[in-house]
Amino acid sequence: MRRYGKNPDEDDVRVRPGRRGSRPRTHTRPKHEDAASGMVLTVDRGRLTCLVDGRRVVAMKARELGRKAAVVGDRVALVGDLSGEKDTLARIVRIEERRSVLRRTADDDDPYERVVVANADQLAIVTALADPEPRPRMIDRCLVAAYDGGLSPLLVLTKSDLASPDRLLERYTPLGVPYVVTSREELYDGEAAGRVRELLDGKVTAFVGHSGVGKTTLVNALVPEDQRRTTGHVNAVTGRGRHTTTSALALPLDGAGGWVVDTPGVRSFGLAHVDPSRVVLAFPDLVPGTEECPRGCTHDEPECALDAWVAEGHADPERLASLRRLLSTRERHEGD
Ligand SMILES: Nc1nc2c(ncn2[C@@H]2O[C@H](COP(=O)(O)OP(=O)(O)OP(=O)(O)O)[C@@H](O)[C@H]2O)c(=O)[nH]1
Ligand SMILES: [Zn+2]
Repeated sequence: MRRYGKNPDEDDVRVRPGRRGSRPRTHTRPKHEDAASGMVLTVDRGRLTCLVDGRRVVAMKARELGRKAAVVGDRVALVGDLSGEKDTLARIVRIEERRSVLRRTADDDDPYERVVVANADQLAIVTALADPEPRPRMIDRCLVAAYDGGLSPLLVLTKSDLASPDRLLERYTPLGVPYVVTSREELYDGEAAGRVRELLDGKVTAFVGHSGVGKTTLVNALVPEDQRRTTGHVNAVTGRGRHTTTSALALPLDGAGGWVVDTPGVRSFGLAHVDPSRVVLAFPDLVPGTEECPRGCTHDEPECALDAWVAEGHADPERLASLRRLLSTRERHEGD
């Protein structure tokens, strides 16, 4: 399995129950064989709400985990009070290896890439067909972040009552990205919600989208009534949301197994550290053509072997063009 941590050795604070006496037991590295497993649902000022055996348990990270942060979607091991009762606090003693990571650059003046969601299977890229206008470069950047982090992308095109999806779909057909077209009315009457749910069933899906694309309307149609967020929470005076929480929030899918992870405030992805070889993996038809590439090929340089290979007829030139377009979005432009 691929690991996604920056420093894989440090990721794993687990102490295996090895041979007796083979490892000294210290109070900083207890064994925690009896720890329960849970999934992080949300994080708020150092308090992590975790799902443990169907209960919501509030926990703090144990000091022994050091600087490593647990994020929404992380599978964790917990000890202490796991009753989930008011004012109780459990301790997270281990963060399990991640299957996928959705990273973003926190702010323009923050050079560090942060993991927003761990272990999501899919990234739902929510785009309005109009109001606001779709931004294909932004979609492309989301696709790269998904491919790089090990998530399968999914396009959710909202507001179909305002414009046709045809032009946008033309651009994404060569990529083979699954998509679903929705409108508020169809979400309200349950028809579109059913279609979306089919694509989410049994999976953990992170949702990203610009303000105003209808992400809240969509998410609310998918989760149980008591879990809904209110729409239109932007303060008319300051233009800022009342709740400036930036933590992602995992919500159970209504009527299906699976999770929706809402990511408020995540509008862009830092792609500076994207590994082109991971992005190419999303194009299995092109992978054999990279065999003759120079080491460390970015696949959008003159020495790249893909041009000659595709020219020989081994793959569809449109696919190579799509790969190149995605890779070029690593350069940040104004408005991204
Ligand atoms: N015409 C039309 N309007 C929609 C549709 N879906 C949502 N809207 C409207 O678009 C506006 C934004 O919808 P929200 O669901 O709040 O969008 P959001 O992406 O969560 O935006 P923020 O709350 O700003 O983050 C609201 O006025 C919705 O009623 C749709 O399918 N068609
Ligand atoms: Zn190459």
